[in-house]
Amino acid sequence: MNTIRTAADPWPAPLAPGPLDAVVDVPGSKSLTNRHLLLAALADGPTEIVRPLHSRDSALMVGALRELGVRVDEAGPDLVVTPGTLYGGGKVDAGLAGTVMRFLPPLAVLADGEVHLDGDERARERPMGPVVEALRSLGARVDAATGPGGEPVLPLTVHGTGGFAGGTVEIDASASSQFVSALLLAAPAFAQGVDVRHVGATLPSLPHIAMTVDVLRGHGVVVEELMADGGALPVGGTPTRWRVHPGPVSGGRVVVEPDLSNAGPFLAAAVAVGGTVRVPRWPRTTTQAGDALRDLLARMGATVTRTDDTLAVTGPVDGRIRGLDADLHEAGELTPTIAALCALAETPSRLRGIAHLRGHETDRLAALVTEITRLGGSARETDDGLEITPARLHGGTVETYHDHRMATFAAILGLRVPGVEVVDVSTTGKTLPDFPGMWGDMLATAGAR
Ligand SMILES: O=C(O)C1=C[C@@H](OP(=O)(O)O)[C@@H](O)[C@H](O)C1
Ligand SMILES: C=C(OP(=O)(O)O)C(=O)O
Repeated sequence: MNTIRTAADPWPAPLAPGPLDAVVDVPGSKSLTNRHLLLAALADGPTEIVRPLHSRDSALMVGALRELGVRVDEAGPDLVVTPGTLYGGGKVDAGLAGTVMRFLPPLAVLADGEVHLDGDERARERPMGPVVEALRSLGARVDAATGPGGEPVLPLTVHGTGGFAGGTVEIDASASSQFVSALLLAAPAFAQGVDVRHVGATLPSLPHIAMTVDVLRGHGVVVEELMADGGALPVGGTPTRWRVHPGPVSGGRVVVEPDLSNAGPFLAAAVAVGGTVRVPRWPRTTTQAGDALRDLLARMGATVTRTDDTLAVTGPVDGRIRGLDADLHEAGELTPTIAALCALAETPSRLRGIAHLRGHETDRLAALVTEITRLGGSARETDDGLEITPARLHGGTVETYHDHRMATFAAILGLRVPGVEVVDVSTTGKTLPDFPGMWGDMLATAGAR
């Protein structure tokens, strides 16, 4: 594992002294790492996970699996997971990880006893109800605390019985795609698999569900992506129903792609201050939502090129960032990065389709408006997103609300705005330990120390 350099609190975000010329090696994808870890726990043999993410969210997933009795060994930077009986009696800490709080309950129904699940204070407010309701409707016993609207929230106890029938279930996943992914991931171990139909008005983060399907198939599981009525999906169609067949999950060796969403702040830095940032091992094809950065940054005036396996982003030659009108429904986790560039842009921006960000690590729409405004910018919330208009920014101390992406948002602004300080930059450790160190290394290529 890397040595993490400590940072001051608040952290003075460094100004960029000039155009960048950096290569940034981005650690593994959070979403892929935690999916492979979970499936490895259900596999019919050991799984070697190569280049996984090592961060708070992945450590929480490793901790959760160990709590259920799964063996997870470190092999240098890689992980080896040896599956076995899933034991009850454990207490799982989900921290603030959506992937742990949502993905664990459907696994815990397979344990041979009670599994208790809790997380950070904010985790108790994040939407959780549909996963619990779905498991209950399939016959699981889950005792959960009750949220302000009567919905189930953390903390909760899953009463595992050592096996689970699964079956057909409807779910409203308009608040998070992770509700669907959660049910699909554990389903190969359910006696009947699962048939999940989304019944809500909208469905965010479809690439993340596609990722779940892809990872399941990569482990040898049969998954069908279907129309709501169970019919076959036409080419290019959007699934709203998924069927996972029961069957063995294969182990073996899996290689984790770099986290493309976490590449975002570094690529955005080139757009903010000019020069070029390169990210090696950018996959040719991927289900990661972060791949949308190629298009979004180009629309904001960047030049985006690919040589062999490296993606390069070069900032606009005239230094002028174009505002953006975009629906980020599929790639909501990119919003803080894109919003930072919008706040530096020369023309107005509108980011749409992201009402569900109110249930992320913090209410990201409120947080972005508050923090852009704090720095003299102009932003307002809409029903389903943000409007950001050009304004001259000044320094200030940016709150981060335990949200890794609010910290990287502030760092991007600090490249161009003198006097930006970031509260609790260590919160980036949720998915990107040593962010300040990596940021400093990138800036060193522009002459900064
Ligand atoms: O399944 C996953 O790995 C994720 C799904 C998305 O969640 P939402 O659909 O709740 O936005 C995404 O924003 C999150 O960062 C990771
Ligand atoms: C929404 C995010 O995380 P989580 O997996 O905790 O939902 C995120 O990383 O932007």
